[in-house]
Amino acid sequence: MTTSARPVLSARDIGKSFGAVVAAAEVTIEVPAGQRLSLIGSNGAGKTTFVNMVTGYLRPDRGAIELDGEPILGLAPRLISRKGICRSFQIPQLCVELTALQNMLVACAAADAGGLSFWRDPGAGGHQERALDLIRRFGLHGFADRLVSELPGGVRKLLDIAMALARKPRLLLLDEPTSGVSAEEKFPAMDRVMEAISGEAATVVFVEHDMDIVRAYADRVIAFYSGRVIADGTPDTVLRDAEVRRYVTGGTA
Ligand SMILES: Nc1ncnc2c1ncn2[C@@H]1O[C@H](COP(=O)(O)OP(=O)(O)OP(=O)(O)O)[C@@H](O)[C@H]1O
Repeated sequence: MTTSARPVLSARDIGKSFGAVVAAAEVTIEVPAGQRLSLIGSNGAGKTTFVNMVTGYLRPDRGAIELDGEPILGLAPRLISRKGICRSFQIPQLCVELTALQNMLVACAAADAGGLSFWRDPGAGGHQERALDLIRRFGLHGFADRLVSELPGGVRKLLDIAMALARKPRLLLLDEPTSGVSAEEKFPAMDRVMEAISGEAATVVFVEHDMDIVRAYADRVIAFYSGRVIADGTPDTVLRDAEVRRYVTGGTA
C-alpha cells in the first residue's frame, strides 16, 4: 500500500465543517501513481466533500493538498483541472442540447485552449480525432450523433467520464460512476472505464456504493465514517473490518 515514489496526490490533515457538521476531520490520503483507489462510506460520510476539496470545488478549512508535490489548495477548479486532476460528477455535467460527439469535441477543445477561443471552432486542431477516439474507446460510437437529452442515464455517465479524460489527466476522480446505471450494465461500463483509463496511464479514485464493483475494480479501499477515515487497505482487508461492516456495509459485503 505504501510506495517510496512521490505520490500523485497528497492530501494532509484536511478538514472541512459546515456549521456543526464535520464533513472532513483531519483526513490524510496519499495516492501513488497507477493506483485504483475506491472511497466507500454511507450517505453523508464525507466522500464527495473529499473529492470536492481535491478538485477545488470546496476550500478546506485547514490542511494541505499537493499534486505531484505541487501545492494546489486554493486554486480554482479550472486551474486544478489544467494541472492534471479531472473529475466526473454524480449527476453528469453535460450540455443536453448538443450531441454526444459535440459535447466531446467541446471537452477536447477546452482541454487544449488557454481561454474560450475554442468556441469558434471546436472541431479544429486535431480535436475531432481525439474526440472520436474517446467516443470509440468508451463504446459510444452508436450514440455519437444523438442529442444528450435523448440518451439513457448509463450512456450519459460514460460520456461524462470520457469527457473527463479529454485532458489526459494525471489523476481522475469519479464520483459514483455506476449510480443510475442498471445492474446488468454496471460491470461492462466499469470494464470500459478501467480499460480507457489504463490506456491513458491515469491514476483513479472512485466513490462507490456497490461493494461488488469495489471488489472487482479497486486495488485499495478507504472507508469514511462521519468525516473520518476508519479503514484503509486492500479490498479484502477493509471489507472484512469490523467498523466497516458496522458503519458502511451493514455486514453485507
Ligand atoms: N455544501 C454543503 N453545505 C452544508 N452541508 C454539507 C454541504 N456539503 C456536504 N455537506 C454535509 O457534509 C456531510 C458530508 O457530505 P458528503 O456529500 O461529503 O457525503 P458523501 O459521503 O459523499 O454522501 P453520499 O454518499 O450521500 O453522496 C453531510 O452531512 C452533508 O450533509
